[in-house]
Amino acid sequence: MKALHFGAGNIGRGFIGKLLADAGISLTFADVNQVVLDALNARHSYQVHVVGEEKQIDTVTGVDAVSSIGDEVVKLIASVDLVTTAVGPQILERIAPAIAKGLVLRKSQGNDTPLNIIACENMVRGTTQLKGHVFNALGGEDKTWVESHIGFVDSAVDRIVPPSEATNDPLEVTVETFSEWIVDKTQFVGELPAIKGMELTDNLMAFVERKLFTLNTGHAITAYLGQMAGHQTIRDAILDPAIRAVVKGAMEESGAVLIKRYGFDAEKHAAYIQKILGRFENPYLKDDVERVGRQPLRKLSAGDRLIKPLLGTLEYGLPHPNLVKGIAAAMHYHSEQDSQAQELAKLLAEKGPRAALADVSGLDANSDVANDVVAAFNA
Ligand SMILES: NC(=O)c1ccc[n+]([C@@H]2O[C@H](COP(=O)([O-])OP(=O)(O)OC[C@H]3O[C@@H](n4cnc5c(N)ncnc54)[C@H](O)[C@@H]3O)[C@@H](O)[C@H]2O)c1
Ligand SMILES: O=P(O)(O)OC[C@@H](O)[C@@H](O)[C@H](O)[C@H](O)CO
Repeated sequence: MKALHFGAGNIGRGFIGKLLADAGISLTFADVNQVVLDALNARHSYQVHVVGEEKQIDTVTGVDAVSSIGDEVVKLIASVDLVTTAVGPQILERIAPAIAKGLVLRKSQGNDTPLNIIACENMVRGTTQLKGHVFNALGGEDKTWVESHIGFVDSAVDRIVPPSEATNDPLEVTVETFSEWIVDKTQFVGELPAIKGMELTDNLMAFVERKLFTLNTGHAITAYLGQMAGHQTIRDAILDPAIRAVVKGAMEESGAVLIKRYGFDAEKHAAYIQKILGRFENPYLKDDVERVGRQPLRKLSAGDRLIKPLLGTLEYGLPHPNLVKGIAAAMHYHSEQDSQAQELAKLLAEKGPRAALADVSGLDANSDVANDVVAAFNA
């Protein structure tokens, strides 16, 4: 089996790529970072440091790399059996034209073998969104062929992978022991693949929302409150009792929505939250609040980890004071490196918090909940 993975970054090298290579799949990474591409093609291997109570160093071997811009990647799409991505939600639209070209070439070469495409991004049904971008670049007849030959499979992906601290190696990556990759088995074409570490489900939405609206909700709020309190890392922030109380409270508020919506067992969900708090505390990972808080406009958008749970609490008439504090803290996020943080600051300066909040989140500027967020922001 041959696979192409877009994005040789932290989660690409540290989780999805490793898992595919470990399964004996012939793997090529596609990326735009020339340093990483050159290093992969020179060594065809890299180290993954798995850190937690037990530690181990794994070596991933036999991997190649191509630029995601150009003909090589298009040819690969025409021939591989699996395409995965971990590039970031905003990049899916950029890689879609190459995927579309590759699919057209695949059709013209008469390659009718099944191909499945799985986006492994922190978003709800990311592959379905990628499919939309790919279809925008396809003509009518090609769309019909793609519908019957290509599987666009949504997934939920969970493993905390901060940038490596290794200064002399662009490929080394440090990951936590925990990992979870769950895919929607109803969306595959051809035989279901048996890849160790890839779990199949017919109830994906429950898993996607459980992960994004628990771990990522708590992670983001830890980052935003952590930055406001002057902490550099997620561990330092979550060990701050005042921050921990809000983060735990926000995950519980979001959890109450999930329990109503999906019928999760309340005790098991409480244990899930407890485990996540422990993962944030991992003493062997150095995860900066700036990484976890990155792209605040994305994180404050209507379908993402802060606003969607809040909307859920409104739908079911549930309390949400901690989510409100987290959203207000997100609006204070600042970063020199992050263009979305700059844009948010500009919006706040130009329009004030009420209109800026309404713009980025879609919340009604005059609603009670917007009043609460603005009051928390000003406080
Ligand atoms: N790091 C984590 O803990 C983690 C965990 C679960 C999910 N995710 C998700 O995985 C995705 C990637 O996150 P990450 O932390 O690995 O980020 P990252 O920045 O480490 O990696 C992204 C990679 O994509 C590459 N890239 C950018 N534009 C590209 C293009 N046009 N074509 C091909 N490659 C391109 C970058 O060069 C980089 O190597 C995000 O959606 C993130 O939410 C991350
Ligand atoms: O990748 P983002 O920017 O959507 O979110 C930042 C972190 O919360 C995220 O990368 C987590 O580390 C990851 O989702 C853990 O599975």
